[in-house]
Amino acid sequence: MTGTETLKAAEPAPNTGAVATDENAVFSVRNLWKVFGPKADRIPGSEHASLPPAELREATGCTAAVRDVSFDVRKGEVFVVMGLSGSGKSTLVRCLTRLIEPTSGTLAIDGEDVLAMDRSRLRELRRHRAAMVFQHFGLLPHRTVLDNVAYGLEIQGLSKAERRAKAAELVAKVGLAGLEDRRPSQLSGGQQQRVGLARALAVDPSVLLFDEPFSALDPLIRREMQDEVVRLHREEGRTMVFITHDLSEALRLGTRIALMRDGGIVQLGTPEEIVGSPADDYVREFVRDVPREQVLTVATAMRPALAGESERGPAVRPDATVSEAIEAVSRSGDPAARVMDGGRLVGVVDHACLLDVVAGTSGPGAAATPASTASTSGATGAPDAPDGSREVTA
Ligand SMILES: Nc1ncnc2c1ncn2[C@@H]1O[C@H](COP(=O)(O)OP(=O)(O)OP(=O)(O)O)[C@@H](O)[C@H]1O
Repeated sequence: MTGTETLKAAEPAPNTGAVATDENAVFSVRNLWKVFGPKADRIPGSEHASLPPAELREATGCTAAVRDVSFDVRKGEVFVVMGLSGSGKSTLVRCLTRLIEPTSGTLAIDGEDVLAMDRSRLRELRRHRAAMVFQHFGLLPHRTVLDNVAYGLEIQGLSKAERRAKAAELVAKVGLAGLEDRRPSQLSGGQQQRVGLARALAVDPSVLLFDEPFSALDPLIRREMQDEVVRLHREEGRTMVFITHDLSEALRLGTRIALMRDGGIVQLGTPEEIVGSPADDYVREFVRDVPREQVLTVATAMRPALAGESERGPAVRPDATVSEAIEAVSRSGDPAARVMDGGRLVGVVDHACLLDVVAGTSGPGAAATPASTASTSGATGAPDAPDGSREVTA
């Protein structure tokens, strides 16, 4: 890399206080850095900024846990931050509410500059606007389930009766009705996590932040909790930021996924973009074992319909997965499925189209068209995700 490129990539945006944001963004993050170590604030923009982690540590004694990261979390999406251990996920998400103080860059929530907030505004941000659900549930051991959930409401000035009524509603919402009077020690790990979730929901935050909340749970319970998050998201459309190092969890939950490596975002895109169009060899290797047919949709696999093909075959929606279309074609015995968008025929998926996806011989993964990467689309580049329901309509 030339010196000019180094500087260009590393130069932090000046923090002017006025933060330019997309109006659909809950969080807007631009050129964010978090450097740990001596004289950390000298690293962004310096000649050391683009050094690989080991060399940076050697030269300066510093670790760039978050490295020039830019993105928006859009209203109503589940924004997953994924990466291996040490890639910077927790640091990045803690920077969003300044539980960790960023070294440089800009950061806004609903257009308000987070870096300019004073202590009381920050407290308000963490309590009401961006509630965090942790891996270690942080429940109060001597309080009942109901009181743990009501706890977040105490500071809101509601009467005791109002708090208990609202808490009971939330306990039921996360599937714990009947367990209101238990103490945390009398609950399983999954149940405790549900209490943590209900408590975070109690303050009706504009965004829920999850820090690897399910990694301590056994696989079955973990799956159940993921379903719970999907259900809550579908019912409430609440914005969520979700940290995980588990790719299958990221693919199940994410509207979009930011894949981190060494503090930077190597790709930001929908699950389909990440799996179908990996931005580089690192991402390709990361998603190598993902069953493509479970992630790619028929919209990317279809071809134009030929004469006569509009009459026969099961109908599938453009956002049905290839795997759902395979099942529909296989059940019907027809040679192809019709891809119908609101009653209109938009294409056809035949055996060859479907097998090509499974084999990885066509579709976006086979074409050399990298999806949006952090440098080009951190903020706005990736197209909107499908609507998420992915149902086969016939
Ligand atoms: N307080 C700290 N002081 C120095 N270095 C730190 C500190 N906190 C984190 N780091 C370093 O920053 C990098 C990113 O750490 P971070 O915890 O954000 O990663 P992560 O992706 O969340 O990892 P994990 O999945 O293991 O929790 C790591 O190299 C870590 O050692």
